[in-house]
Parts: sequence; structure tokens; C-alpha cells
Amino acid sequence: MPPSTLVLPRATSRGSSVAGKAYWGMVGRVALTAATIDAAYIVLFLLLGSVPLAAINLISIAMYLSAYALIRRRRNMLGVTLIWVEVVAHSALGSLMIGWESGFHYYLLLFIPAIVIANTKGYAMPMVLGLLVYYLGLKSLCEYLGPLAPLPPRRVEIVNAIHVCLIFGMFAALASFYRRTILVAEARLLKQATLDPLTGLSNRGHFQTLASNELARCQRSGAPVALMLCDVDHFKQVNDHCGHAAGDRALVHVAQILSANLRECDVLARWGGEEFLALLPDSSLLAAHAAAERIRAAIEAHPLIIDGTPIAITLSFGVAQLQGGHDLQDATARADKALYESKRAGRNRVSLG
Ligand SMILES: Nc1nc2c(ncn2[C@@H]2O[C@H](COP(=O)(O)OP(=O)(O)OP(=O)(O)O)[C@@H](O)[C@H]2O)c(=O)[nH]1
Repeated sequence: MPPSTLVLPRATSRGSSVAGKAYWGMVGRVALTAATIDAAYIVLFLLLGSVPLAAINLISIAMYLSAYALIRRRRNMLGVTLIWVEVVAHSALGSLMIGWESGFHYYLLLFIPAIVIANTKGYAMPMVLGLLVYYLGLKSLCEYLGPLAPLPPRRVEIVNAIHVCLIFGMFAALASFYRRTILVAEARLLKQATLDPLTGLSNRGHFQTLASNELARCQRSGAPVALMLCDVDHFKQVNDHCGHAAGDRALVHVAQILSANLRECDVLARWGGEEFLALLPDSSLLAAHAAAERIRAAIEAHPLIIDGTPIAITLSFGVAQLQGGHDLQDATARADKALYESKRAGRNRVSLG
């Protein structure tokens, strides 16, 4: 039997620093897989004529099933400790009984990535060194004592070959788990760094990156570019009369209508509290004005429904054309001035800057 199908990173009661819930789900599956492989190993060792090793696998199954039950009950620390004890003890017993050549010691190598990645309290290096000392000590002891329950060399070769195959599979599974964990974390970080958590639109920083790319493209092709800045009218009243949660829903509502009415190539962002900014590539001032009018009418036509009551929401717009040099800052300032003009003139309108 393999002492374990995987050696596990960081055992804390709160969860792994690497994965959390998914991690403990994976640990539980590892314990079950290891118990299943141990069951197969009982049959193998009986066929190879090693009753003591078959008996050891029975104990291993009990340990893995107990570890699984503990993890299910969220006693993660205890469960994972049981798995580690099983791996260490099983690799030692297997090596001592049928010899170092059986390859039971390969499973100890799985501890190396697990220890280094978990790096519990910064003790990774001493732990790896401790493992090395244990590994070499076990090798010397096996060579000194010789196999305690020897098998014919051909059968030892079979056991070794099975262990090699399993170790390949386990390292691949371990690497794949860490890879997936890193990719998920990377995607989450990227989302946090680029998107506004409430509306899911780009944040300011991300807008500037996307807008620069679009501007560079339009500059090369000589296509016109326009900016559209809009702001929810009397938004403070929505918060004051309907509550902050309703205010949040209103912002999401506006973001959805803006997204639905802009093109795929337009760059839209939540610019500030209740302010949204869109860069419209390949758009003249006239076209941008028409788009803003369309969105203004769509917002007006779709009031937000809170507890069955329609809440009228309107937007004021400032639209500006980017000039030859495509100075985003200058165009934003002009759009802002135009927006102010819309507010001053009574709101729910579009002004050009
Ligand atoms: N619910 C909610 N409110 C926000 C958020 N961000 C900003 N606000 C609120 O938006 C309101 C903006 O108010 P004002 O700047 O006075 O603007 P206004 O009431 O829309 O008035 P005008 O712009 O002049 O039409 C403030 O009360 C902010 O607290 C948010 O994420 N959620």
C-alpha cells in the first residue's frame, strides 16, 4: 500500500493558507482515496505472500477512515496529523519488513513540497532537514537489519514498480492541486485589483489601462474617440429616503443599463461614488451625444423597483471629444465641466464639453 496518496500542506484548524474550504475537501478525498488504495494493497500483499504487510494495510485503512471522519467533523488538525503519522509509520514499517528496495520510502519525499509550501511558522527548512535525517537513518537501519519479513526479489521489484507508478501519479496530482490553487488566487486578486466590487465594472485604475490601450489603437488608425461622464441625480435622496442598501441597488441598476446600452468595445468604469465614465472609441462627438441620450432615456424609462415601489432615477451627462493628442485628462476635465452644466441646467440631460 502507499502510505498516502498525497502529503498535505499546512494543517491548521482554520484551514490551509493555500486554499481554505476547497483544501480541506481535497484532504478528505485524499484520505478516502488512500483507504481505497490500501484495500487494493491488502489483496496484492496476500497474493505476494506477505500477511504482515496486508495486516498493516488494515490498520492504515482504519487510520485514513478516522482521518476522513475527523475532517468531516472539522477536526482538521487531528485528521491531518493522523494522515502524517500513517505515512511516516507505514513507510518505515514497509521498508523494514521487505527492505529499502521495496520503495516504501518514496512516499516520504512527498513531504518535501508539502512542508516547503506550507512553511508552518517559518520552520520549513529545519523540518526538511529533520526529514532528511529520518530518511537517511531509516535507510541505514534497513541496510543494517536487512528485511525482517523478506519477499523473493522478483516480488520486491513488483512492489517497487507499483510504488514508482503511484508516486508519479501523486506528484502530478499534488502539482496540479497547487497550480489550480495559484490560478484561482491569481484570478481573485486580479478581480479585486481591477473591478469595483459593487457594480462589477472596471475601477479607475483599470479604466486608465484599458482606455490607454484603446486610445493608442485609435491614434494609430486616426479614428475619433469620445468620453461620456454621467452622474446619478439627487442620489443622496435615494440613500436618505430608501436606505443605503437601496442606494447600492440603484448603482447596480444604473451600471447594468449603462453596460447594456454600450458596445463591447466601449470602456466603462465606476469613476467615483455615483459617477460613471465611458470611453467610446471610433465615436464622434455627435455619436457619443446620441449614445448618451439613448442611455438617459433608458434610465428614465426603467425605474428601480424597491419593495414593489418604483424609484425614479435620472442621470446627467457630460460628453467630450478627445482631441488630436488624445489627452485623457483634458477630455475628462471637459466632460466634467459639461456634466456640471447639465446639473446646473436642471439635471436629466446631456451637455457637450
Ligand atoms: N448607497 C451608496 N451611496 C453612495 C456610494 N458612494 C457614494 N454614495 C453617496 O452618494 C451621495 C452623493 O451625494 P451628492 O454628491 O450630494 O450628490 P447627489 O445627491 O447625487 O446630488 P447631485 O449630484 O447634485 O444631483 C452621497 O450621499 C454618498 O454618500 C455607494 O457606494 N453606495
